[in-house]
Amino acid sequence: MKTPIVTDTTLRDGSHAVSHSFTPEFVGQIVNRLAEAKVPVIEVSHGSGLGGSTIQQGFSTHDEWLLIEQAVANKKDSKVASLFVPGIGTRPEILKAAEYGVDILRVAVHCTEADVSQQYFEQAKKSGLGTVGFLMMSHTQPPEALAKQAKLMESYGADCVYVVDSAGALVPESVRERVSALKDALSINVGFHAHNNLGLAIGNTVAALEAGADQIDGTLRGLGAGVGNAPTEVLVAVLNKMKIDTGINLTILMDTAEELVAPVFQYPNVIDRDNLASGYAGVYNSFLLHVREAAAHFNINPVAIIEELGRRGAVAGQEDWILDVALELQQKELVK
Ligand SMILES: C[C@H](O)CC(=O)C(=O)O
Ligand SMILES: [Mn+2]
Repeated sequence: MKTPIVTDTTLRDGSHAVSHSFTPEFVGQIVNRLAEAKVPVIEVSHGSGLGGSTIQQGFSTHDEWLLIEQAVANKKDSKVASLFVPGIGTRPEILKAAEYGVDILRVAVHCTEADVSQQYFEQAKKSGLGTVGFLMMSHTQPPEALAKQAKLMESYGADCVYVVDSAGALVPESVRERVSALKDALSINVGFHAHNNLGLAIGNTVAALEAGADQIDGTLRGLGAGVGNAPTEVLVAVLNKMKIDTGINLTILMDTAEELVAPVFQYPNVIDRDNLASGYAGVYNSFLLHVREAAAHFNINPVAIIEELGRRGAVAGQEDWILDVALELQQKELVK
């Protein structure tokens, strides 16, 4: 099995888990350590991508451009990526990212909406950026439908397209099917991004590699939206055991996870009732903190909100549904 390109997204997916409170100093420290460990790509931006600091997505405590500045200043031989979600980010953010020294733009859309990404891939290419396409909530579409969407992104200029398990709802077989479908359809790289709601983030990532994935994601200590992602340090340890030499220094990853990342957790990333319910219902991990807030406010069981959001097929950008559902559930309770 070939050596995959590892992207650490602690400072982007992890941003959701710390309510977008990373400081420039912390970002500089983490990027410095990850670069020293020879992690090829390090993703830094608001959890919902460039320009994500909004009332709907959650305000950042620090201007993300100060975080990106620190990331670029400390990247050494690694590349810095930023996420971009059409409708949240706009073209000026892409120009600014290139000016700041960002190397790769990761354009994330719901997995049936690749067509809205065309102008952003074109702008990113014009700005000299590498490009990755993120097909979010990939569990909601069958492999052949995902492959069609990925082909569109390839035609727009994507250098790689990811199967993104945003809800942590996939199992190894369904990961293999999706990654294989993209590998058969594309002449560019294929990636996989896991969440751990069913305890399968590492297993699913190995399944993706067995199906030919070229790029994979992780976060230190698994710090990420909801229950979090495949821990980068565990991924590297498993790949070493599988005799796949990533060239990444495992000791630096373990120390950084233990000494710098563990202390910033706002809640333990255990597969508790809400996180399991979320993965089981196929609900977007970055909804979790908003669901918990609404559940507390309306005195509703968060699982009831999660299950209704799953029934309605809520996707990224529909965080406003959370309050609607909570209010409806409360009113139902009141009329009982
Ligand atoms: C914007 C999302 O947080 C992207 C992602 O990491 C996912 O869908 O998972
Ligand atoms: Mn994610």
